[in-house]
Amino acid sequence: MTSLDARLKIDFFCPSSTSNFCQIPACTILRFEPPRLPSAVSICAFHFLSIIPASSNTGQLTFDCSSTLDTPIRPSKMSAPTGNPYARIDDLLSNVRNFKIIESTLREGEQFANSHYSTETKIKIATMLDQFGVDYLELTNPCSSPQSRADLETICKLGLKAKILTHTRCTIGCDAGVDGVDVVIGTSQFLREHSLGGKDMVAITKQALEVIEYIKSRGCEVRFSTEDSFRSDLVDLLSIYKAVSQAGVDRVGIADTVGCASPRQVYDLVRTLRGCVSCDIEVHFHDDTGCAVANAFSALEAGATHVDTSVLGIGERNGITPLGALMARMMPSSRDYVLSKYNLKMIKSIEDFVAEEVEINTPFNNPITGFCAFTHKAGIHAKAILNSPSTYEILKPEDFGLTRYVHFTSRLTGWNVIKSRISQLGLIMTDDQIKEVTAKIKAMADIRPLAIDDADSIIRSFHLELNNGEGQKGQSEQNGQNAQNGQVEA
Ligand SMILES: CC(=O)SCCNC(=O)CCNC(=O)[C@H](O)C(C)(C)COP(=O)(O)OP(=O)(O)OC[C@H]1O[C@@H](n2cnc3c(N)ncnc32)[C@H](O)[C@@H]1OP(=O)(O)O
Ligand SMILES: O=C(O)CCC(=O)C(=O)O
Repeated sequence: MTSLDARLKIDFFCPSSTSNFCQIPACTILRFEPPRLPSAVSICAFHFLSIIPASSNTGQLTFDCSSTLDTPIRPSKMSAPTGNPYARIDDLLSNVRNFKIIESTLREGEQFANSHYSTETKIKIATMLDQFGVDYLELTNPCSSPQSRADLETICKLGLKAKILTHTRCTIGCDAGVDGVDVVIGTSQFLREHSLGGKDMVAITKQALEVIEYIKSRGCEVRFSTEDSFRSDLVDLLSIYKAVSQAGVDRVGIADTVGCASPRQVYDLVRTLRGCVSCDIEVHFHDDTGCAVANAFSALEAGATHVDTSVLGIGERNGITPLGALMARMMPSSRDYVLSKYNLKMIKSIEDFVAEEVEINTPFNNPITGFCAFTHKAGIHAKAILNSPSTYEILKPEDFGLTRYVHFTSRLTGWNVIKSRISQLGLIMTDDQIKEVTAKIKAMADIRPLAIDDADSIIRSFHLELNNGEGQKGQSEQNGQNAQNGQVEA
């Protein structure tokens, strides 16, 4: 529907008298009585679900389809980040510039196939992540084993700035001196049937409320999460979230336990939940379909407040939102916030430590720390990068204490980067001469891969010929010594 005036009134009937929610046909709601949300902009995401006012289970809603207008409504004070003209305009819900990290390398990460942390390793990881600036550290359930309990108690006593959480089933019991408890229970039919012995939502809600009351009575922060949220019934989800929110939880959690959610589904669910509870919203995304970082970002845009991460994403199966990759995603949209809170120069050392502990390699394409994350190769890229790094870089290596490299020894090289190398070597040639030697390097690179020394030899021999064997002029001693594999620092 595209008409500016398109309006539709529907009668609704909410089938369950205990529920404040019902599903309605696809449409965009712009207003209903009483208004639960502040503006038309913030309601645009409601495509298929409406919140029914608590006081009644029948009534009439007015749908106004003008939110399908070609021109979106934009709050006037907001502006896009300068780096990306297509960046989403902030709205009143978005927390991309105000979010917290719940770092779960010591919980979800311990569920990674290769993890077997010693106490010393846990202390080191906790300390590094604390220095990095994460807001919370989530540790394994102390009921898992005596050593798990002892390690949790040890870390609680370290006096770290980060709050210490543990992660438990929805049962009364363990807290072990923590600041908070992250409680989770399955709500999808799969888990209710095959993990929880056929429990229905009434029993699950009752159990959740008892556990929440107990944890609160111990003076701990409490978060309640629904496991497998994206395969759970929406009405069930919103009903239990509303109940636990009324019981006073500090956060509710949405968990994409099987990694099935897409960014748009995430936006819709978080956006909907944001309209139903007033407490913080935590999100936990598995990466089975490669969407974990995008889903975390989408959740923040929709109003989530806390994101679960682990170093390099380690966790069950192929893991969850990686801490470093999330930082990479947040930098273009929230640079000042990220720099003010997190010590980005530690990312590499934290990842290296964890990778070694769990015996994995950092993937070549890892954001920020992959071995070629800041290496530029093709001639067109190299020329532009040498003129201005922002031509082909949205992230600055120096923000992470890292270095940019420009590759110049392949058949894809160009005369501009060779010119730069010639200058680094302290040699002088005309542009025509540089183009000639570039052709020689390309010809040789067609035959075999060239190392830096090979390309430098071609340049130097050519220069010698030009100077009738007079010898190399003004050669710099320092240049090129640290270059490897055909790339040099730029
Ligand atoms: C999606 C996630 O990652 S959730 C977090 C997963 N983390 C862990 O599992 C922590 C490590 N786990 C452990 O050490 C053990 O599994 C323990 C200590 C938690 C439980 O061990 P056990 O009592 O031997 O039970 P087991 O692991 O075989 O089965 C899980 C039990 O918890 C129940 N359960 C599963 N999820 C929940 C839940 N969220 N809340 C309450 N009970 C649950 C199951 O129904 C089952 O109960 P049963 O003993 O009546 O069959
Ligand atoms: O507690 C949570 O929110 C997440 C639990 C978990 O690891 C998952 O559901 O995948």
